[in-house]
Amino acid sequence: MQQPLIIQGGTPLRGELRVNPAKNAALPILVGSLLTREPVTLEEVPRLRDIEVLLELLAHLGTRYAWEGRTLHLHTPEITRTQAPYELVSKMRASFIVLGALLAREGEGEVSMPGGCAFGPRPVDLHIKALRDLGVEIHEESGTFTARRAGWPEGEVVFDRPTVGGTEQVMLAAALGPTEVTIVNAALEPEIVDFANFLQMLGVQIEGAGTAKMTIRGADALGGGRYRIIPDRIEAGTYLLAVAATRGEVLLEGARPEHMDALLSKLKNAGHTVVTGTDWVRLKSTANPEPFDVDAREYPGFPTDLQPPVTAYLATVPGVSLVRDLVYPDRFTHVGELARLGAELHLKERVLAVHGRGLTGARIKAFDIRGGGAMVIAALAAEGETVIEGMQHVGRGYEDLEDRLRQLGAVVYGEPVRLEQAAD
Ligand SMILES: CC(=O)N[C@H]1[C@@H](OP(=O)(O)OP(=O)(O)OC[C@H]2O[C@@H](n3ccc(=O)[nH]c3=O)[C@H](O)[C@@H]2O)O[C@H](CO)[C@@H](O)[C@@H]1O
Ligand SMILES: C=C(OP(=O)(O)O)C(=O)O
Repeated sequence: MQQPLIIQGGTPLRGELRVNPAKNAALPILVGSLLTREPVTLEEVPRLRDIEVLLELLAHLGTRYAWEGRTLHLHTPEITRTQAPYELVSKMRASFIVLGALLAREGEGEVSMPGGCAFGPRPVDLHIKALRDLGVEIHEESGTFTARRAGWPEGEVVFDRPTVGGTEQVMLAAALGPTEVTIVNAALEPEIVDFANFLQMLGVQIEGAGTAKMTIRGADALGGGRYRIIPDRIEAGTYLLAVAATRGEVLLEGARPEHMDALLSKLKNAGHTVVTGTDWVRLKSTANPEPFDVDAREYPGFPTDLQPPVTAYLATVPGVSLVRDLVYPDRFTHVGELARLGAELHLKERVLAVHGRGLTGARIKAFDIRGGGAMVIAALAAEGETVIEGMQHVGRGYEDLEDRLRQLGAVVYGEPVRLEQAAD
């Protein structure tokens, strides 16, 4: 059991912080390293539980890896197994995309239904339909998908809705071979563009990454190389919201403000001072921010992964704010817990009305990564002591959370989140 985190709230956060590399870009890039026999080196990889779990799965499939500080060396000269077992895949949703890489490199793969944050239904039907549209044969039995391709994936995939994981799955499946695959209604997230840049470094030809229509031309064999992952816009956004919730001030270094337009414009409109440079963001909070409404959507809309954190922030802002999540309409596991801190929240027909006010400390629980981010933000803003349980979820996505909060002047007690303790 992970030790709870204890936060003595009510202190404005102030200081400087360097943004970590993006978990959700690192995960597909790690899987992408399966496509090549050549060594791949990734710089500045976040030391997170999700990364460790994925490395365990890659090692099971034949990857040899070594850490050198935060640099990660990966090498898969041979794929030694094409089955991704339930024990490893069930811990994290992103692991499901190893199927695309196994299909590309070995022509077959067997992968269990994935796990991940449990905030409502998260089917994989779009992944399966897309691979079938490209000519892959897939059978499902007892929660396991067995896939095989006769020729190389070829043709067009039209997604009913943009899906980050589905787009990555197809990019992986299409990366090898003499054929061409076009994705229509592809996901536009910066993590997809970063993944495409990584695949291009290996030798895959990709056009249109970051637009709704992407074409992937496979290569006969891919090379290796050294790659640096983009900064984590979700981590950066969580810290900005924590600072704004405590009415503090921060300089985020190593950020990419152009990936954060939706959040930054909300914060500016609320009355906070936001100044940006090419690789930094400075936030100076106003003492009396205005409430605002949020509709979480696909990129470049407001990110669903910042919906729980922004809800926690809005709970500290007097007035009424309406929050909807159009990507995951049931992503509201944090609502009951925020109420324990005195927040007034009404959820009706998937619209959350947040009546902001001063919060007070209580015992609360994190149920998933970003719900945990929300708990931390609310606790930092609340007067008195808050005890947060379920910190193992938070360790999946926020590296060195306690130290980073302390760096900003937060009063935080409890053991650091230890990798080996964190689990779903
Ligand atoms: C590891 C990672 O990068 N996780 C992110 C990724 O998750 P993930 O890749 O799982 O999310 P998707 O973009 O696929 O999901 C978007 C929507 O499509 C639906 N859908 C998706 C696939 C499918 O086969 N069928 C289907 O119905 C989902 O239920 C959801 O409503 O993008 C989400 C949306 O930005 C983020 O919240 C997650 O943090
Ligand atoms: C939901 C997330 O991750 P996953 O898709 O792996 O559950 C997340 O990073 O917020």
